[in-house]
Amino acid sequence: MRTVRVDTGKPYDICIERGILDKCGEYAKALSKAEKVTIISDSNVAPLYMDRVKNSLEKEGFKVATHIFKAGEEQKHLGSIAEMYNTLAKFSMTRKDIVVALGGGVVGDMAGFAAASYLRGIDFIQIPTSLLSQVDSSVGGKTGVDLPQGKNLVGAFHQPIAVLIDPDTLKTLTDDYICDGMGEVIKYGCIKDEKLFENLENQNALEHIEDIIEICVSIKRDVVNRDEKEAGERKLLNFGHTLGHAIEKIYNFKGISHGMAVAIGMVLITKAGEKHGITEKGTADKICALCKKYGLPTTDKSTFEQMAQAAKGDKKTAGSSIDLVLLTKIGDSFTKKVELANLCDFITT
Ligand SMILES: NC(=O)c1ccc[n+]([C@@H]2O[C@H](COP(=O)([O-])OP(=O)(O)OC[C@H]3O[C@@H](n4cnc5c(N)ncnc54)[C@H](O)[C@@H]3O)[C@@H](O)[C@H]2O)c1
Ligand SMILES: O=C(O)C(=O)C[C@@H](O)[C@H](O)[C@H](O)COP(=O)(O)O
Ligand SMILES: [Zn+2]
Repeated sequence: MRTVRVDTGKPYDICIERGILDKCGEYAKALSKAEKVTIISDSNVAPLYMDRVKNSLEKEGFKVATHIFKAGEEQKHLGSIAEMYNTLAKFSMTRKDIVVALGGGVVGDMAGFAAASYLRGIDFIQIPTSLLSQVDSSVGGKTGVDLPQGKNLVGAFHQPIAVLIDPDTLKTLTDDYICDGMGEVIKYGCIKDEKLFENLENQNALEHIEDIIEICVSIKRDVVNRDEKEAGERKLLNFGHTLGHAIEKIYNFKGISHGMAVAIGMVLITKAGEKHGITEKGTADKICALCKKYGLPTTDKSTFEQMAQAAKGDKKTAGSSIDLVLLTKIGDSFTKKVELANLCDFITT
């Protein structure tokens, strides 16, 4: 078993172990005085893993309810949260009870937000089952939903009490979503870890996925420990996301997945960085080649005008400027303020 400790205001462990799904009851018992647990999952993950998680919790004496919603980013909205509140209230969940998020990033972000807001905040455990959620979204406490106006525009910082990662669940994930998760893995190499980037180039990451998961969550842990609420350094985790989220919005959150959009966003913003003499020449080509190696797209038909317009509502906008995340070279990232009026020119290559 590998353990990564997160030292936020409320510290917790990220535990990585094959088969940990069947021990989640023991973890919950050790961490909480809850009597009731509501497991929130989606329509793809629940048939695969709900029974194992429920049995493990019941074995430890918890009363368990389940809430299953239709899988997909299109469901990541406030209407789905209202349905979760309904389940939590009907089951008379109290402040000492807990939510378990069993699924990918959509489940984790929404179940986390329901837990952050129900009764003004109850505890929750993340059991991430997609690659993207195991390397990124289950850690750090960002929870929330999309609005038609933009990605993740409503939410709360609410740290889980534990993150239980079972890499065996990746055996049932489709190849497309394995590729998708690699978008965030490549991001970690780009912003903080040149060695990780080179390993991804020279080896097949999927052959040593537990190492990759541990490296990514450790990088994220270090950043979140220093800047839990994204006052500064945490913005670097948004590399590729300003344009990626803009593209997701242009598509109305359908037909393009998060990791794919981030891959395109990383390539485009790095090309812009090179155009402005900020980023070492050849960096965008390296990112492009790596994204292609892991089956990710690197271009989109959206115009720079459309992307700039959609990006203006990003949470990194303050007043008349936006903080863009750029690279000087692979492994070295920083933020740069750009006037919204100049955003389209800045990103156009
Ligand atoms: N909170 C954060 O810090 C953070 C970080 C990165 C991304 N995100 C968010 O995460 C979401 C993307 O996460 P995602 O890619 O996991 O999406 P997702 O939750 O939609 O999962 C992708 C697909 O895989 C299925 N699935 C998940 N695990 C499976 C398994 N083990 N076997 C079979 N199918 C499985 C899901 O049902 C879904 O169809 C986006 O909404 C993004 O904004 C949040
Ligand atoms: O945890 C963070 O901080 C991140 O930025 C991780 C991102 O991969 C993730 O997609 C996050 O949800 C984006 O944050 P947002 O604040 O731009 O919604
Ligand atoms: Zn992301």
